[in-house]
Amino acid sequence: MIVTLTANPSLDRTVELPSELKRGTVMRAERTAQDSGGKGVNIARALKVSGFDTVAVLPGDNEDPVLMGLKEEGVEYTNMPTGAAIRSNITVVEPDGTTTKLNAPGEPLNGAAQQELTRLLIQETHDASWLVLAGSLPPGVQSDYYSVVGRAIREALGEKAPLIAVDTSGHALRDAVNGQDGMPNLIKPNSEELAELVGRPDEWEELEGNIELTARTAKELVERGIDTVLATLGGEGAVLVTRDGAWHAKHEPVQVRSTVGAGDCSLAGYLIAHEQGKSVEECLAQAVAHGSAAASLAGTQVPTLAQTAPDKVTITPVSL
Ligand SMILES: O=P(O)(O)OC[C@@]1(O)O[C@H](CO)[C@@H](O)[C@@H]1O
Repeated sequence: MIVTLTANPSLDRTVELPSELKRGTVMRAERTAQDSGGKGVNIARALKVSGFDTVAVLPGDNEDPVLMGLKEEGVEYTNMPTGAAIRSNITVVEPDGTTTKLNAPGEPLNGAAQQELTRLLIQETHDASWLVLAGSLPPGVQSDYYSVVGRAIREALGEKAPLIAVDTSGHALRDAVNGQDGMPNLIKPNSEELAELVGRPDEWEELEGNIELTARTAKELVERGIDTVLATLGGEGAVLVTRDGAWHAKHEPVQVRSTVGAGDCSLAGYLIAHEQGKSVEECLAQAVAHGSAAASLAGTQVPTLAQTAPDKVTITPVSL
């Protein structure tokens, strides 16, 4: 069973425009969609739609549209009522596929609320194989929150503690891997996040599309104690680095409709294959297959396992 924490969930509103976005004008949308979102929420949705046991832990009131959406999709969740509406994040999609995302900061969570979320997580992760800590942190939450949560879970559950995956960015990611409270087992950075994590933020453009350099950079993090680094590279696929080696995976080209949530689905794909006891190469192939399938769907839709094509993914070992 896989538990996800989304400290800052969102109602994802997608607006598809009939023509190029013209700033400063009123435009009429061709289509709109609304999905329950936030990175951990998307991962739980992707797991559930493929029949894997999951619980999404998140702040939000019972009647909030995000929770109603999860209920409709049959996704099990444990929510911490807040008395405030979950934020709305807007995605504007232009006909050529250009996607502009406007993310709100989210409702603040005070210290008591943060402690309550941690308590709920400890309660939910007793039988979990993985805990995924995902997305941005809302206002009022210290950037080391994921690190604090990870330590609390490991202290409370000891040997029964789940493996911990972290999928976030900026200071929250930096502090999750600073080592003081123990490392996550897996992280899923993009090129920019990877460059920031190794303290060379200006290198990110060099990393884009440079598979060997990406693998060598990810290896630095493995040497710091992270078991698995799954570096996602958009259309170029992903690089996976562990103590045992490094691999690159690339999917045959797909017609992209919305990349929102594609990274979350990549992580869900990896976890699905891991739950199935698959090899590291197969986990990577499923990650990339899931990410590509998600990108071919509109809005923040998640693919089923049957909609993914790991046989269309080419895996190549990378020598370090
Ligand atoms: O503001 P955050 O927490 O960094 O990201 C939130 C978000 O952009 O991430 C998901 C896609 O990965 C969306 O469902 C959601 O709107």
